Amino acid sequence: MNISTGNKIGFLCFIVILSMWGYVVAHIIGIFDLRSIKDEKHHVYSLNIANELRQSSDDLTRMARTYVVTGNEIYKEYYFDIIAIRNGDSPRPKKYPPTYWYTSLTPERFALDKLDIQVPLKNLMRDMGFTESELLLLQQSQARSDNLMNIEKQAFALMKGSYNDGKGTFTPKGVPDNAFAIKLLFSPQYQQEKIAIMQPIQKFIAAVENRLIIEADEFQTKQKKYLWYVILLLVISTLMALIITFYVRNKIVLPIFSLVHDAQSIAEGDYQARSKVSVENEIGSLSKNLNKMANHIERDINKLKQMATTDELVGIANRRAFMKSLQLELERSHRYQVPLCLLMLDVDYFKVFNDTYGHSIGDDVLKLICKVSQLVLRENDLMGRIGGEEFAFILPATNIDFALIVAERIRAAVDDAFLIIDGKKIKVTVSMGATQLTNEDDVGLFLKRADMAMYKSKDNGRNQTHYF
Ligand SMILES: Nc1nc2c(ncn2[C@@H]2O[C@H](COP(=O)(O)OP(=O)(O)OP(=O)(O)O)[C@@H](O)[C@H]2O)c(=O)[nH]1
Repeated sequence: MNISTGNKIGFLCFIVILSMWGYVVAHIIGIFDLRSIKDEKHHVYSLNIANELRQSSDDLTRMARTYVVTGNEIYKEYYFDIIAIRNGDSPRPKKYPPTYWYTSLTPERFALDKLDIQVPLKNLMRDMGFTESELLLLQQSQARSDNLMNIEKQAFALMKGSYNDGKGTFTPKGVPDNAFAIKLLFSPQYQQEKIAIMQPIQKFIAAVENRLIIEADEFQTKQKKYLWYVILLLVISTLMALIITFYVRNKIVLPIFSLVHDAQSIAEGDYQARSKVSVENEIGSLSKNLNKMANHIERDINKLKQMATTDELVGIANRRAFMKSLQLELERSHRYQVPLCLLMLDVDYFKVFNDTYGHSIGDDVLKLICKVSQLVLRENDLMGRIGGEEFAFILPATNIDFALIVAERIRAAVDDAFLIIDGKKIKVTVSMGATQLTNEDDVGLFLKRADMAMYKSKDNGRNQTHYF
């Protein structure tokens, strides 16, 4: 996989991770919401259960009083049903809200709604997480409720003509006394006992409500705190991801792309191309080394180019380079119709010289000829070594008259120059030939005429200049 693809995949991963984070946050918020809905339900249910205790006490009074007033046995049944349900001796109706006994007074409905569970109300309360102190209040109410039930049972006994025998059992001893039963259940003492039951229940409900409010507040505070943690974490991780992305892009990906481009330019032969990547890491040192390598290549190529065009011994244009330049100048001269002259130089009796002084001194003489000749030339003139001891000169924009002057100057300069060997002056002379380009010339003809002019000088006794 290349870096470009990796970069795209990395960006995609970043988006996916960010989306996952978003999902997690949304999920956490959802959990909190669910939790708060659950807590809300729990709170409502707890209050319902607490209210049930108060309501059941009220319902008992209502059933007991209705019974003694109407004499209808059903109300006595309901009375004991309420006690049985509250104590867990009888299954709870499916829907048992505090107002149950107001709305479900038909036996059929009651039977249908029954659930197959028998749980005492106080157990339900314990399960709902009521505290010990709250449950103590209920116990207190329960104990007082029992007292009230004794009065109610006494009233029920009066309805049947039974009286408490003092041992807790009621035995029929006389005629039913409905009036006294009613009086008993509406007496100030009954009222007092009733109030005594309600007081701890009121306290209990207030305590539960208070506790639930505190719990809800605490939960909300905790919820906010965790939400902030999650948001903070999300922001930090997003920032980190952005910083990492920025770093990877600027310090790794873009420099690599630039390096690939620069290396490609060098590979395609642009040896002057250089990398401008300057990051402080391995890619930076790769860039430096690429530039070093390009420097070496450029230097070696230039050296090779120079070697290919320069004569090794005397350091001027070699035959190939000279011929190339001559062709170009010839074409230019033909195109623009400007004069062009060619000079030919050949060392006189050089074989004898070599034989006399040795090849190495012969080489020095060739160098000396180059040196003194070049002093005579103009900037646009070109001197090349076209044979062992044979040199040629291109004189652009020059007619034959001036070319002869230049040739003569070269000849004279060589004639004046000398080497000192073993304290003795030694020198050579040269024969010069000159010619001007004609419209019919090609390189071959042009060279041949210059050669012929030079041989004319040789034939005439050497160390002189002729033209053709
Ligand atoms: N030292 C040295 N001698 C060279 C070099 N190239 C050619 N020569 C010598 O130049 C000499 C040329 O000799 P010839 O062609 O016979 O001509 P010449 O002796 O100069 O006689 P003319 O040209 O007739 O005056 C030969 O002895 C070559 O060895 C070189 O690079 N260095």
